[in-house]
Amino acid sequence: NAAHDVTAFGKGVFGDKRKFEAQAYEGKFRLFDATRGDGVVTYDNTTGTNVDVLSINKMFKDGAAVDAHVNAEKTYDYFKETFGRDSVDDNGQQLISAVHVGENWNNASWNGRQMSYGDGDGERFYPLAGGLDVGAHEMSHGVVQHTAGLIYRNESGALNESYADIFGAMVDRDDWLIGEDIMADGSIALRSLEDPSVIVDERTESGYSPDHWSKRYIGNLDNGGVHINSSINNKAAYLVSEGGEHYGIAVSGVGREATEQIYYRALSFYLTRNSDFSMMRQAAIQAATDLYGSNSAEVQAVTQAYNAVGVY
Ligand SMILES: CCC(=O)Oc1c(C)cccc1C(=O)O
Ligand SMILES: [Zn+2]
Repeated sequence: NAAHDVTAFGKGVFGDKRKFEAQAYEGKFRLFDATRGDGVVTYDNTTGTNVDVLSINKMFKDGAAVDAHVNAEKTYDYFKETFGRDSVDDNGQQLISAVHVGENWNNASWNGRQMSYGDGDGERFYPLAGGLDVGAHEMSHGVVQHTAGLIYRNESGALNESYADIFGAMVDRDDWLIGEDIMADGSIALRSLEDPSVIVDERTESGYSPDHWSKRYIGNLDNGGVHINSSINNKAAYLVSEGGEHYGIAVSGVGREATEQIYYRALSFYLTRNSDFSMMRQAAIQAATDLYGSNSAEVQAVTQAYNAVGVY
């Protein structure tokens, strides 16, 4: 008998009730949402099942599996509803998520084909699938891969990371923090777009995440600082949206809706594999000009935001 679609309920990592699309399949259930693109599918890496033969039933009691599945559904919906984009490749590519990857793995990743989530070690991270912004971050790496293809090293890599954080913060829309739900070590978040300088980072000279180009990390750690210097562009995006004064430069924000449209257009029309921060500034100004006109508040906000973080 064929599988048929069902709306199901389960609990997330933190015991919260989640609703999602699944399938009844041979008298059992599987986390396969056939209503979005070519499917949203989630599986338990420890059972070694391949994507097709999913571990059945218990998936609904597996908080990490439930959250990973919901994260992917919500992020699929964000790109479809906000930009008309159908999955990571704009062609409905199946969204695959694996949970319980590794042993207490303090990581999440996009490997070019799927999302993977570790359970965390309970000291640094709780199970990483518990963070909606984490799932959105990972899937956004897939969007970057299929658009500008920003090379994952140095400044283009920092932009790749920043885009994953920007869309992560737009999907998990109630704050400008990344990873705030899954930190087990008492820190407020993994990264802050609002104020990167509140996040400790021993790899930098200042000991904190950089919020200005003059404070950028230069070195070989972290693929040339892709998770470090991303904060410079993150701060610029935050300023475009929310405004503020930064190093004496005032920015009048234009809100999340205009900001996400500007950054998506810059990514999908103007940025390329080797784009650096200066090209990011130019691409965002051009995208804002296309969308809102050269004398618009949006163009002014972008210009001032990049001035404020020292990127010209
Ligand atoms: C917010 C998600 C995130 O940053 O995931 C990563 C972690 C936790 C460790 C190493 C790399 C990544 C990543 O996806 O870039
Ligand atoms: Zn990332």
